[in-house]
Amino acid sequence: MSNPLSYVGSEDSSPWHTYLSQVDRVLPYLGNLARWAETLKRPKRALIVDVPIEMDDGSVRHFEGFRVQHNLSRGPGKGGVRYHPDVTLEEVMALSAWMTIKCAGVGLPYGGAKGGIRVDPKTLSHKELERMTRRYTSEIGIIIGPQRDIPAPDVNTNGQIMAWMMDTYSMNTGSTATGVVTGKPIHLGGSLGRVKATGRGVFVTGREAARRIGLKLDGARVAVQGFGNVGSAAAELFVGAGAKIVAVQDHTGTLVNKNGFDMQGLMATVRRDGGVGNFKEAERVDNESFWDVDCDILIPAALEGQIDTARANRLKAKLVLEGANGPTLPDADDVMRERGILVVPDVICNAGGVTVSYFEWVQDFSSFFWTEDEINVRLDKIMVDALKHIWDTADKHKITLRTATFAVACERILIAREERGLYP
Ligand SMILES: NC(=O)C1=CN([C@@H]2O[C@H](COP(=O)(O)OP(=O)(O)OC[C@H]3O[C@@H](n4cnc5c(N)ncnc54)[C@H](OP(=O)(O)O)[C@@H]3O)[C@@H](O)[C@H]2O)C=CC1
Ligand SMILES: O=C(O)CCC(=O)C(=O)O
Repeated sequence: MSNPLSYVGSEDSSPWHTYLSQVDRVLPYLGNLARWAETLKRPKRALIVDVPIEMDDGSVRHFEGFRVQHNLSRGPGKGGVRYHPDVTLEEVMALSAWMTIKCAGVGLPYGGAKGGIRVDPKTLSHKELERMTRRYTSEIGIIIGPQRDIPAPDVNTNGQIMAWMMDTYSMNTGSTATGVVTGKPIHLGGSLGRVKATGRGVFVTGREAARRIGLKLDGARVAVQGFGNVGSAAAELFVGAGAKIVAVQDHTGTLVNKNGFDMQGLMATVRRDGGVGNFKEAERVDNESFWDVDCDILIPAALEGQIDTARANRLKAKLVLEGANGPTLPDADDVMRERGILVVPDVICNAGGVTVSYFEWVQDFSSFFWTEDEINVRLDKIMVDALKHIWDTADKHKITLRTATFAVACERILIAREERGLYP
């Protein structure tokens, strides 16, 4: 695969290389637009910031922060902010690029962006977390804004962090700018339904995919990796449709229960302990065994690069719903295709979050707020219509749903690029 950038490492399994390989796979389906393909292989703008804060004990610590705007051809940048000790520029570049594809794939008027801080937020006090968030927001304030680039929650960030970001940006610019971030608390211009929207989108695309392959949700066995915002919300909806959760995994352990977890009890444990590990009514197994669990549906909802070829060869699931961004390596995609496992890729499967973020942004501009029912009905329709178009494209070219999503999205992005022209 060709990588035109001098500042990118050579590790094949890195998220950026995964993304580049996904772009290479779509080029044969782009016709003349393929001459613009290089646009997709470079972020438009990448900002690295130093985030110094005073710790509670009086010492000073510096954190590395990033905000990358991958492509702005179709509108302002959009994408979450991640707090994680493994965050790197290259990872944020890949996450921002997947945002470009995702937003275009569901037809939202956005480009793609993403941000992150290399930090383990669990080691910070509440006040340190607030100071770090505010300093980071001030540092990236030169490129974000309601019409420029709109951050949102991702791994280890939430409504409180979005509230601090909104407040900091508003103080720095001198007027309340609710539209600068989405995923805010409800009384600060947040939208009903946003917290669970990504999990809901995973459920909606999963429901549609299951229907098409003749897999009944009633009684279906589901395994979920990552039991945070996305994984837990998706799990609850599948249980509501009659499915049973037979395995869950997070950093606190891997639990299996063939009869299905008691969701209320599991959720209570997660709220109390911050992880699934102490839940008693299940068998604890070693982490690697998660990939051997007998199940019909697998939902990776943690981090990138989880499904490699070895794991893809062991999976028992018929359907993989990518709640996480970038959970599957390109060679593993090929293995799953050969084995007849259907993958609903991240760039459509987890687009429910950004879709309701878009609703939030629209509601903030009009200062007119919708009911949760209106939001869920609109979300359902957008996801179902987008998946149908992608499915038709996959059938037409006999390609995977991932390459089909890239084909639909890249065509929209590159037409916009071409129509805008190159010169100011
Ligand atoms: N939030 C959103 O709206 C969206 C999120 N996504 C993607 O979904 C994924 C999850 O995000 P989100 O739910 O928001 O994040 P959260 O921080 O809420 O949850 C992440 C979950 O993943 C678990 N986890 C992290 N690393 C591992 C690992 N190596 N093995 C097993 N479990 C692990 C965490 O466990 P622990 O707490 O024990 O570390 C936690 O349960 C990410 O890929 C994110 O980019 C995609 C679209 C939108
Ligand atoms: O809600 C948003 O704007 C972005 C969510 C996100 O980061 C993602 O879809 O990966």
